[in-house]
Order: sequence, then structure tokens, then C-alpha cells
Amino acid sequence: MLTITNLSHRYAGGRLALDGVSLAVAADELVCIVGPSGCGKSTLLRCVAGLVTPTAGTIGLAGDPAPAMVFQDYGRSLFPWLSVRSNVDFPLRGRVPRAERRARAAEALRDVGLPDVADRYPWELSGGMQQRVAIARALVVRPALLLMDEPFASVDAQTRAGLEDLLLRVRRAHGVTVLLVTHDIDESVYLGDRIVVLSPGPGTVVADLPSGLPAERDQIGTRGSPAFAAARTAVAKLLMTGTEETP
Ligand SMILES: Nc1ncnc2c1ncn2[C@@H]1O[C@H](COP(=O)(O)OP(=O)(O)OP(=O)(O)O)[C@@H](O)[C@H]1O
Repeated sequence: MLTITNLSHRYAGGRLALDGVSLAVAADELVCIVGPSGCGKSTLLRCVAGLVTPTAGTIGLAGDPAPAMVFQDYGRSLFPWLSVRSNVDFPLRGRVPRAERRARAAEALRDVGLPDVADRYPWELSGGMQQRVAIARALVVRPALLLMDEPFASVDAQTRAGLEDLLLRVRRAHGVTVLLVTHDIDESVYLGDRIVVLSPGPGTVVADLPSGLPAERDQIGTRGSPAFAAARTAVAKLLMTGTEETP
């Protein structure tokens, strides 16, 4: 689905943000990227989204999946002057007739568990609900690839757990491939089929680990399991030392 090869990016000011990152994501996989602040996680996602043109390396997207992106800051990514319905169907404007746009927005809002808020405005909703609207807006284009940049970092812990489970349900229901950036080790293990650990900036891939967890996850059982503890410890060590553990 996605093949990133030797990707490097230097911003105009001269700062090297990424240094030779290679990474492949198969169809239907959910891959989490973790790394210290400033290591280039957002830059990597922006390169894949086409928002930033990397200075070196290649990004291959099989089948032209036209990725959709969800940002951390839902407060700034939703349009406050548009209703929830209009926010969600916005990416379809000019591409899809109005009636179908409306139907698809309603379907996306049902997918994120918000069937009754179409006529409300984003500022009338809680932070967690707003982020669900942002996810619905990403789903409305039926993306094969969903890019998520710290999507749950701005909500409280309980809302966050709900949104994590929502993402796991949605990716299964829609067979969507997900590349998700987080600085939260536990979240990367709970959500990921694989966890890619980046070094301090400029980011390079330190390790690419399978989570080792069964596909079915739940907040209590999974997080309390020995496999979860083992994966969390492995990722934490890699983040602290920046090197792979020798057996
Ligand atoms: N538009 C820009 N112009 C110049 N430098 C930038 C720009 N955006 C990011 N950088 C720099 O590139 C480096 C990587 O930034 P990036 O936001 O990708 O890291 P990150 O891992 O996502 O950080 P965080 O976890 O703190 O969000 C940082 O040193 C940052 O200051």
C-alpha cells in the first residue's frame, strides 16, 4: 500500500527533520510511529499526505489511495461557521451530487457514533465529539489510507480510550490502512499492528516491531496482558536508548 524509501527532508531554514527513513505499510495494516518531540513524525506524515515535498527519497502509494488526514487540533481543522453535516461532506463538494453527499455524510457520522448531530455546529460539541466529526470527515472520502497525526492527544484520558476503540472498529469495518503518529507509548502498542520507533531528530528508524498482540483488543484486558507489558517495555527502552535491544 505504502512504501517509503530513504526519505529525508530539510526545511528551508536549514534544519534536517528526517534522515533516510524507509518504511512499508501493507494494505489493512495499522502502523504507529513513535518518537521524541521534534524527531520529524509530523514531517513524515505531511510528506506522505503530499503537504510537504521531501528533499530526498521516494513515497510509493499503490493504487493511488488519495490519503485522508486527521490532525490533533480538531478545533482548528473544523470550520466553525459550517454545520457538522457541511463540515463532514466538505471534501465531496464539487465532486459528488448534493443528495449523495448528504447521504455519505450521514453514513460517516453513523460510523463514528454521532448520528444525531448533523445540524449542530462544531463549537456546540465536546472535544471528543469534535474529533469524531473530524474522523467522519476523513472517512467520507472512503480513503484506502488514513493518516493520523496525534489524533487523540487533545482529549481527556477516558475520551481518548473511546476514540482509540472507535478507530479500531472503523478500520476493521472499512478495511482502511492507517499510519498514526503518537508520542504515547501505550497508545502505540494498544493500536498498532506494528510500532515504528524513530530516533531523536533528525528522525531515522530505530526499530520496527510487531505489537505481538491479538487482533481483538480491549482497554482492560489488552492493557493488562503480559504481551502488552512486554511490547511497552521494548518500545520504552528503544525510545530511551535509541538503539535496538540485544537479546
Ligand atoms: N515548517 C517548518 N519550517 C522549518 N522547520 C520546521 C517546520 N516544521 C517543522 N520543523 C522542524 O523540523 C523538525 C521536526 O518537526 P516535526 O514537527 O516533524 O516533529 P515531531 O516529531 O512531529 O514533533 P512533535 O512530537 O513535537 O510534534 C523540528 O526540529 C521542527 O522544528
